[in-house]
Amino acid sequence: MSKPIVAIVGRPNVGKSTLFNALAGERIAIVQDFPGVTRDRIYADVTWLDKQFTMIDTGGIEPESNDVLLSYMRQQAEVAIQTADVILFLVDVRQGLVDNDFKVADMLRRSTKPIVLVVNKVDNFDKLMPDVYEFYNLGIGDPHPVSSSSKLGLGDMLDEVISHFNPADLKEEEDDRPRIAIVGKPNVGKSSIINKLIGEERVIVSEIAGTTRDAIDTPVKYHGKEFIFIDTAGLRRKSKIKEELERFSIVRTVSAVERADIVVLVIDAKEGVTEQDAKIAGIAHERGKGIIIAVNKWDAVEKDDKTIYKHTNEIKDVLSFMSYAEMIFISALTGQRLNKLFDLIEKVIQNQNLRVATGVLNEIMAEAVALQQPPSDKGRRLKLYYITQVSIKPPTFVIFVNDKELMHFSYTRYIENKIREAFGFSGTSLKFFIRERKEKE
Ligand SMILES: Nc1nc2c(ncn2[C@@H]2O[C@H](COP(=O)(O)OP(=O)(O)OP(=O)(O)O)[C@@H](O)[C@H]2O)c(=O)[nH]1
Ligand SMILES: Nc1nc2c(ncn2[C@@H]2O[C@H](COP(=O)(O)OP(=O)(O)OP(=O)(O)O)[C@@H](O)[C@H]2O)c(=O)[nH]1
Repeated sequence: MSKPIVAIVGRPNVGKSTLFNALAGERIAIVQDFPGVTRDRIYADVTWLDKQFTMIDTGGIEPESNDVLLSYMRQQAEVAIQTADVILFLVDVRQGLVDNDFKVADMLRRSTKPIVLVVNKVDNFDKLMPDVYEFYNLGIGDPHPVSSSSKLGLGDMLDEVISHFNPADLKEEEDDRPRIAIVGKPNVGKSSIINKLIGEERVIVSEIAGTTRDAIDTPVKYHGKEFIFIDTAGLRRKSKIKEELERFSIVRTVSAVERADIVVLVIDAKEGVTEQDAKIAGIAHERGKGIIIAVNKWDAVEKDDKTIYKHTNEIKDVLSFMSYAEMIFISALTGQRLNKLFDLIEKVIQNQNLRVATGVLNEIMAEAVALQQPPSDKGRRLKLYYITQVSIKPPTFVIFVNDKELMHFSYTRYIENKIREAFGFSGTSLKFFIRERKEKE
């Protein structure tokens, strides 16, 4: 299911991080050893009333000069316009209206995205409201006063934000064509892959601008079936600052991954797998999307009979938190194995939608328990009563036990492995929820 995306835009020091943290709350890590995109606080899940959305903080650095600042602000706004459903433009009542605010407002106004103007640091509504009215001059609607540090006004602001979620956007979900996001570091060959897919099949329909977003989605037909490819390429040329570039590309990745069923993570065979690849992979993993690792530029690697194993092992090592991922070695240049990519996509889609009958699951669990005794602590042994699959995309299971504390991560892993031994589920993560049930008399 694709959730709406709300992007925060604003000058340095207006309080973006503070607002972000106030809304995001504390996040509990459910998966061990995986790389920390969330620790950077670039994105977070927010629930308000019955609505859920993904919030993205587009800003992060503090440019030294005003010139650099303005170009940074422009890029921030551009990325927000491209990726968000609603843009939250944050300004600072203490600094008042500044020239750059007008410039950013001009840019935002030209997009069709709804904009919520939020005036931060209004720590005292009675005293500071006259200063808030000044922001009407931006010409982008009513300013909403908040104090992020004292958590004032956030409810009214959130009401305004969710009022812009458009029911028509749900149309994207009715569209049953599989959506595939091609993600990866700059220069790994994302555009080349999409171009080759289009050229090879010669049935390009046309590049259609997404109706709900300005991102470009490309339909590609293979064996009579249509797939939608979501591109995240093309940021490199515009940014000079490394951390800025990385932040923006993560923002775009989050938005593409959110909208996708399957994520193809492209890795450059010449470079090998890197920390940044692991970060990007972590986003797809956390979102429970189907995952295919495509090692591109395979033509440019000198090979002997061990090369492919060496690469495979290296990748499995760095991306150990997603050992379930499918892997394929391709060349966008020669087209090698690109057809196979479609077969893999089909396979992963099937696995994401696979449902296992409760009876079968309980047989597997009983057998697993018989083979390896569950852990115990202080004389009390873990008992597993019952397992059932509650949903798909990703396949999600609930296990009922006598005592949650006793169900160690490693034993859940063990059960997961047994389920995978029986059903594969390659390319998709599996989620497990552990519930306690009173011990039977
Ligand atoms: N008085 C007051 N101060 C605030 C409020 N929100 C944030 N601040 C302060 O403003 C300063 C900047 O806040 P940040 O959240 O780091 O600002 P930012 O926009 O994320 O800044 P960058 O990371 O540089 O983009 C900090 O000293 C905060 O404590 C508020 O509601 N009231
Ligand atoms: N040898 C070889 N070169 C490739 C292959 N695929 C892409 N390249 C080259 O790698 C470079 C980057 O390719 P792009 O498709 O622009 O990469 P990208 O990931 O879209 O890059 P960004 O737009 O920066 O995100 C280009 O010079 C391509 O010609 C491949 O399979 N083999």
